[in-house]
Amino acid sequence: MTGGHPGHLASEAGRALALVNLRDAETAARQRLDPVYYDYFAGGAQDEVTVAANEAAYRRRSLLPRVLRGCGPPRLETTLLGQATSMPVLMAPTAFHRLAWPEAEVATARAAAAADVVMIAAMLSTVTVEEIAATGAALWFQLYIQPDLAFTESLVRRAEAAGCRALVVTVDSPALGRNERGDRNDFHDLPPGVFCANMGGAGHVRQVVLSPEISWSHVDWLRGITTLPILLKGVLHPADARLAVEHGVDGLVVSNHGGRQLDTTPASLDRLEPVAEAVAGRVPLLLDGGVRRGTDVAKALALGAAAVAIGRPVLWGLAIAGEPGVRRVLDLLRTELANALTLLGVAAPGDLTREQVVS
Ligand SMILES: Cc1cc2nc3c(=O)[nH]c(=O)nc-3n(C[C@H](O)[C@H](O)[C@H](O)COP(=O)(O)O)c2cc1C
Ligand SMILES: CCCCC(=O)C(=O)O
Repeated sequence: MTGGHPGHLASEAGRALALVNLRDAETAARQRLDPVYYDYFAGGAQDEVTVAANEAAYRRRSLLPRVLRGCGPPRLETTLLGQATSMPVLMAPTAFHRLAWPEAEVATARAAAAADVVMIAAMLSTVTVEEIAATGAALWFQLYIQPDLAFTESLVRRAEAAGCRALVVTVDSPALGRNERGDRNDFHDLPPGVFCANMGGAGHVRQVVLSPEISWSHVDWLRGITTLPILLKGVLHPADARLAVEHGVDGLVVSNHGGRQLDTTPASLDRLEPVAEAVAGRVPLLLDGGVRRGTDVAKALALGAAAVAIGRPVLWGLAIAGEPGVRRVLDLLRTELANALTLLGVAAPGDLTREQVVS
């Protein structure tokens, strides 16, 4: 071998290439980030039981390969709610990317565009949805329904006008989860110059309201004002999944918010099958929480997810090297997923079957 290990390169590209897997990305990001922001990104609610459970659920399950099927290289392309994507992996919405990298969500979106994956742009982004959309990335827009419905509608109109192709309504947040790392670090406000860009206007930045008053009537209201597909993010109970379908929702994200809302909720992977049974194929299911490996993606797909989303790994890539860092995270997961499918003996994500996951 000649030349240095890419990790010896100081450049962003070198730092990105030095990552071997998504777990490395967290280690490297931790070394670069302000510890207070690292804690904000990494942390979860209270004892972080659910944060740990999300990853543990993947470790608990085993994959059962089929042999001699002559499948050839797997094809990862997927269509979700009419949206073509290069693989069944989306970027979960995460707030405040400027805490990780100066170009913030614009860098993340450029990586999404380069990798041809959907970015679910957070309502609490630190650049506007219009600036994110200007990158050309395929976007869905994450919404916390605000009690001020006129303001909520104005956000929906902006997301529509910017070209977002779906609304992802976060429903697991009638209040903010209790993040004790933030309490210890006294991290309760964004630093100067970082703000929720979509909440600005008329000379002031609005505070987001996570309201316990939000109900199914708000979903009905939203259904009535937009023709965009609506997904509910944060559904864990089969009865809520059934209600969602009855209320005209187009998809669900089975999620416990990466363990950041109600602590001791089950691992999201463990709720996939009950929710899939309730929904009975009527709407597609996405899953997020703890996806760190191609084998994790394969397990989620085999258990009924149409696709998964990743939250923290994108932030780690961003913190390490901006756009190339996020691209690297996506490339690594794509390579791992292709390798996993090949070893499982399937030609495409949709060919995975339930019995290929055993406990
Ligand atoms: C730093 C951070 C900020 C987040 N911000 C939001 C948000 O604004 N809206 C939302 O619906 N979910 C938010 N989430 C939750 C993610 O969308 C997703 O559910 C979770 O990160 C998935 O778990 P993972 O990080 O283990 O992949 C956030 C997660 C993190 C880690
Ligand atoms: C009001 C901040 C909400 C952002 C968020 O959803 C998270 O940090 O998990």
